Amino acid sequence: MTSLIDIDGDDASKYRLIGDRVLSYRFAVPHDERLYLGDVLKITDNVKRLTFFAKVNDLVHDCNFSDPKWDTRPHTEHFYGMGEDVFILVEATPLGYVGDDGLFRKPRTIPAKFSRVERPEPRDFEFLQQVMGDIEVGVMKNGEGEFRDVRVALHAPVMRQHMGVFATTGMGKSNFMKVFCASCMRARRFGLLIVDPHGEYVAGGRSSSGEATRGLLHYQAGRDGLAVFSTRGDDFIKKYHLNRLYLDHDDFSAPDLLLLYEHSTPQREVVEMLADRPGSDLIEFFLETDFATFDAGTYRGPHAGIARDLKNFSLSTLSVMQRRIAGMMNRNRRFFRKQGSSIPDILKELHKNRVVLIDIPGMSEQSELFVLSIITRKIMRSHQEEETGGEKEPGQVLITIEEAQRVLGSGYGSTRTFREAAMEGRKFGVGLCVVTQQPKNIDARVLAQINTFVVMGLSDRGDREIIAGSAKQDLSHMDTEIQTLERGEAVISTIGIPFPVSTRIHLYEDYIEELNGRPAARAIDEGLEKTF
Ligand SMILES: Nc1ncnc2c1ncn2[C@@H]1O[C@H](COP(=O)(O)OP(=O)(O)OP(=O)(O)O)[C@@H](O)[C@H]1O
Repeated sequence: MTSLIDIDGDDASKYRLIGDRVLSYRFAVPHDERLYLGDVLKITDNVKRLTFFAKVNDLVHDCNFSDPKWDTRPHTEHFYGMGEDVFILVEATPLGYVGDDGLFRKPRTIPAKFSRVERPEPRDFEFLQQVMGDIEVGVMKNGEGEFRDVRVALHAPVMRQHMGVFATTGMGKSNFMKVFCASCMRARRFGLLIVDPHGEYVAGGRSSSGEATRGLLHYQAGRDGLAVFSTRGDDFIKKYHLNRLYLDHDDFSAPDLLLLYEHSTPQREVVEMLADRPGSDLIEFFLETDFATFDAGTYRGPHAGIARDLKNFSLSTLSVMQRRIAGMMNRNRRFFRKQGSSIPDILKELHKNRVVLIDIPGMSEQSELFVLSIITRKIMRSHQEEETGGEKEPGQVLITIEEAQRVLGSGYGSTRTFREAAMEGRKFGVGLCVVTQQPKNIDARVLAQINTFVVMGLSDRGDREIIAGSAKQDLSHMDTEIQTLERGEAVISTIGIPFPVSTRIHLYEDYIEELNGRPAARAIDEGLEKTF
């Protein structure tokens, strides 16, 4: 046991490393020292001239006495001095080390015995700026505090390998998403699609705790990085120079119905049979045919092909399909029309690396999924075609799926579009931003495709275990920290940043105020054609 009294005579550090493993350090600190889980400490190895960093993951009272019951015996303080022999044993996980060249490396060696352990200064983390990306989301957290100058930023090129945002309700997920959107608007490195059925993202609203919040339009300096397609009234659309959202009959495809209704086996077969028929033909056929008297053999209408496809189905099955199509049209009549779709403009905006916000306030969950499914399919098709066309690298697009367990759960055949995007999207530059409170209800094969994990407080042990098992970096030693995360705090594990970083996510309102005073990350191309 090393002396806790500072042996060098300067009292900056009373800690010395006594640990014995490459992947786990131990050291002793005075029994009344204030250290917190998640604190990052610096270990200076003067022998090898390396500076190591490690994060506290456990604190245990310990002593040098041979009597294991010394602290429960009566009058123990009388007989045992509480001096140097009683201490806290700190367990810490190494993050990596920096050598004379200033480069950060993974922990593949061990610091010399009794290396000096101390609290780092913000300047000790300058090396971290080398490994950060360009999509800023917060600052590095350190136990109870934070390093305000150490910004945590994700890498744009990694986004096509899917991102997961895992948060129990009220932990700050909406705030995180807005901060992420603002940074995407600023960096303009890929297109980001987000469908908002609550109408909160565009101009703000109320947070889950009832406070007024700001929206993406309030980030005025980044306005050129945003395109909004909305179903609101004309006044709102004109006032904020938004685009009106329209989808047309040809955007619709029969499998979209699977998302909206439970289907029996014959109904599902009808959908599969009609999967490749143009939406406008299907709608016309179903709305204009009388299924009380329909007979495929005598049908003389304009859609003989569809009639032939349906010849073996019962009239009652077809009547149900007819009612469903009519219901779908009725529900979405504010934006769903015969001809004229916003999809080409939406794709164009995404390929100009803008954040595309689909603002459909007051719409049902079915409408939200209908819109999201159509746009996702169109993005996938357009990227697949560009890829096979081979000329130029297709743009990179990230599609946000909120409450993703609805469409990426295990065991449903109804969500082919999203599943395909999750499994094959990265080949075509399409990534998913999977947002959920229930990671254990997401298909494990989808989780395995995710390379960026933003974990914001998960109280359920099963959820934490699933995340720890799917993340590419080892999160098991951070379980206690993840359990104790507070609102607005996250553990982020991503490619490019060499260890999982505990992050205090910016508060959106403060962040955009700062950004509104900061210059844009890239010059905005003056000559670009503008939709608004
Ligand atoms: N990074 C942060 N810093 C400070 N406060 C935050 C932060 N993130 C969220 N909050 C506060 O926490 C509250 C809840 O945040 P938010 O609405 O983002 O939660 P949520 O997880 O999206 O909730 P829900 O799932 O119910 O929609 C808000 O009042 C917000 O001001």
